Amino acid sequence: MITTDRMAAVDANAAALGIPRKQLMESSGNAVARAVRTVAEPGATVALCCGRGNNGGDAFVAARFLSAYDVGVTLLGRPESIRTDIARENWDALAEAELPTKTVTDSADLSLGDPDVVVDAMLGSGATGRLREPERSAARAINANDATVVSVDVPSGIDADTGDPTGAPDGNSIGGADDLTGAATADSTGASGDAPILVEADGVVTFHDAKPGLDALDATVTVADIGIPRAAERFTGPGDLLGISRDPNSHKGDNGEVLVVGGGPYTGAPSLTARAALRAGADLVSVACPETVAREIQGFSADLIVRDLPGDRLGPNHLDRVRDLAAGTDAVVLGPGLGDSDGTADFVRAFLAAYDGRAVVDADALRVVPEIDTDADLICTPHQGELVAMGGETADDPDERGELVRSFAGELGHTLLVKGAYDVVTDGDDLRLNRTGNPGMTVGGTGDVLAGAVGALAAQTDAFRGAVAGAYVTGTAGDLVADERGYGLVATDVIDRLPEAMRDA
Ligand SMILES: NC(=O)C1=CN([C@@H]2O[C@H](COP(=O)(O)OP(=O)(O)OC[C@H]3O[C@@H](n4cnc5c(N)ncnc54)[C@H](O)[C@@H]3O)[C@@H](O)[C@H]2O)[C@@H](O)CC1
Ligand SMILES: [K+]
Repeated sequence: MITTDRMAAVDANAAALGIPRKQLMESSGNAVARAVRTVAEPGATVALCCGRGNNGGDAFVAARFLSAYDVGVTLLGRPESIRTDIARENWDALAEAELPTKTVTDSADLSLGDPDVVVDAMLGSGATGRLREPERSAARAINANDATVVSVDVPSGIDADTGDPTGAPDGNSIGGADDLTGAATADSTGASGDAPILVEADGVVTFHDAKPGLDALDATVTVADIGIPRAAERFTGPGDLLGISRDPNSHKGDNGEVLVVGGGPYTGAPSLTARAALRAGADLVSVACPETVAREIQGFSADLIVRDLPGDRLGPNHLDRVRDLAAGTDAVVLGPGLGDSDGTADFVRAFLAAYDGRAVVDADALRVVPEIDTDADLICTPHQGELVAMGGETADDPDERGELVRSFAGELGHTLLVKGAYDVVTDGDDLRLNRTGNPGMTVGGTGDVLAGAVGALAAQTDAFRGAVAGAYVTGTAGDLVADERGYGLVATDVIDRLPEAMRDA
């Protein structure tokens, strides 16, 4: 089962693996043609009713695979309004191949005739809101026709995630709404009101994986393999950055406020974490650290807000102040450069026990996690040694390690990002491997960079997606550096390349 958002991510990851969308469209169209062959004998008439998005594109391809049939391709809209290059290229190919095509811009001109099969390729996963014209009238005409209806990906007008009509308020499921086919309102007065309409399909050919919204349909649903390799789901990729793009009208602070709690014995680590959080897109990043190191951390970067706390180590006496600072932020990164003094461990324990926000936990703060009961949403970023010290298990084979980490994350009730040549990211349920990065990143400080990037991204999305995206972009930035500097790479280089690694976001 796959949601629309995840499908879009997997599709982008497949493209990054060298399987472009046009290639997937070719497989999809082929699968649609196969579905038609199962419902009609060669020579039958097939009317393909196509929208202007890639759902229509799939049907343009299908028409080429149906040479044994009497096909007619109808585009709803002008050819210039076809939205994507790949759909337009497949449309143009139909004309060049002298296959019968026609365009309908006014729904009054739509006549389906008396086909044996209608292919509904008006709208797929890109549909928003209730069906508009001419798709609306076309859906009514399709439902009123006697032909066998085969829908491409999803019946047009259905939300693939919920099964509700697109644009319906929550909870308006198709189960109780039998007037949605439009049959009752398809009268000559056109008095359809504003009722949602959707195509009533006999068969649906959906791609790659089943969709939650197709479960309750009274139609034969076929899942077609369109050649998306398992790696597109198993590994992180640029698709995991989709949805992290920012609203053009956003204000300062809307795109993440991060508090780094660290420093004491060390100054470099919290500074790297904080600067990585800024380069990964956080709007405001502050560092809460002992006063003895505050000036030095500030000296590394004028972009940081430094909050100094009395003394030279963090301890339980700082709890109130750090809680106040954390309360106003979207994510806390706890651990970089904190050291392992007893007082600091007591501080971490007490802070996490009472915290209910989102936090990345790294370095010396990690060992406290298995002992505490907390409502906080944690992302723990251990390397394999730290994982074992926390009570987790590891294995050489990445998939085997993934399963061990998944069950440990489930026990902890938190997200784990276990660092390695293949990072494992899991919330106990979902699991991804990240293979970006290179051996040059074993240099000191890259773990601090990762924690900062994850903090910034978790501040803008959720814990699991932040961890997945953070692992992917930090490794990608490291790979960009290694291309130029080989194993002379240092952690600050990686920070500088984060924006480039994130350009797909
Ligand atoms: N991996 C994938 O995601 C693949 C997707 N493919 C196909 O691509 C489809 C998604 O393509 P698109 O994202 O282009 O989306 P659609 O083909 O669903 O079309 C979206 C367009 O339709 C119009 N539209 C949206 N809502 C409407 C409404 N309520 N009434 C009338 N018009 C409306 C808008 O112009 C919008 O841009 C999938 O359903 C599938 O058929 C396949 O080609 C191959 C692989
Ligand atoms: K469709």
